[in-house]
Amino acid sequence: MDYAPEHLPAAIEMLQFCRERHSHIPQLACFDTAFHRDMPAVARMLPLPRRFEGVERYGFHGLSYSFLLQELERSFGPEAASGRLVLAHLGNGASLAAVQGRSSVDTTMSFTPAAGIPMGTRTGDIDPGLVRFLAQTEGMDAKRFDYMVNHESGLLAVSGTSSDVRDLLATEAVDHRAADAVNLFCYRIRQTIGGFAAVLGGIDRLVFTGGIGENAPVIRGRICAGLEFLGIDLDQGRNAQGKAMISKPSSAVSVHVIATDEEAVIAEAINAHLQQEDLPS
Ligand SMILES: Nc1ncnc2c1ncn2[C@@H]1O[C@H](COP(=O)(O)OP(=O)(O)O)[C@@H](O)[C@H]1O
Ligand SMILES: CC(=O)OP(=O)(O)O
Ligand SMILES: [Mg+2]
Repeated sequence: MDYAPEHLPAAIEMLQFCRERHSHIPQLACFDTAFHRDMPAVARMLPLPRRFEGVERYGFHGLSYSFLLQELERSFGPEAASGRLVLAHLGNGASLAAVQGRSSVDTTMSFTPAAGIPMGTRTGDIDPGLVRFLAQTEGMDAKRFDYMVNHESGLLAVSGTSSDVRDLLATEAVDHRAADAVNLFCYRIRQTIGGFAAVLGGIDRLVFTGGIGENAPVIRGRICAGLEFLGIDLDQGRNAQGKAMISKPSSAVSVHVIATDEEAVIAEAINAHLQQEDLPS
């Protein structure tokens, strides 16, 4: 529970609730972190004292990333799924993953989902020195700090009005704070794609998913603007229409939009498990 206070308590409460009422029904859990478990040691490491065992970078949105690999394979064949991929899951929670040979090589979320790029209400990566600064200037304790970085920050904080990209795009022309929020979001994602290109030694495919990634062509366009040097060349028309492939045929990097389905990945995993195991009845 200490490891994931934002997500685990509710999940564990549901497991307990079901066990109390339906003790005969077996329960299986699918972890959003599992996809990243083979990340190279250098990407998993946090530069903290060695005594904090298990305090390392876990990464999240793994169910969504698994789905994207399945879809790439289904649409373009196994080589497509095993290439050098940058996957961008942009929803209320948002992260990117660098993937090669179907394995996660790096990802932006870390020990908790508050890390990485700025999100609807989460900060993403910030200066650790802020803990002391805010404790001294505001008397902010750990619990309050955690609440702020998860629920009061990100696009909501920068815009001062909304965590929803639809609202920000609707008001950015007349509200410079909404424009700031959108700019920061796109900037930090573009910066991450550049970093992941360095990690992967180039990119073969870039995939957008999640509520923002699937539905906001303007955001996809702004993220990709300036990434032509990596071989990313968007077809503005296809992007505006929300086609499945939004890069030009001549683009060295294929850019895709895929609607994710984390529930389908969970259902398939459970089904595969049920076929294999003779679970207690
Ligand atoms: N048409 C749209 N244009 C821009 N942003 C959108 C659009 N539709 C949804 N979004 C964004 O997607 C977010 C929800 O993403 P989603 O992946 O559904 O959320 P969650 O992470 O909670 O599963 C919304 O908060 C909003 O910012
Ligand atoms: C992993 C995670 O925090 O996901 P989300 O915020 O998208 O629910
Ligand atoms: Mg979602």
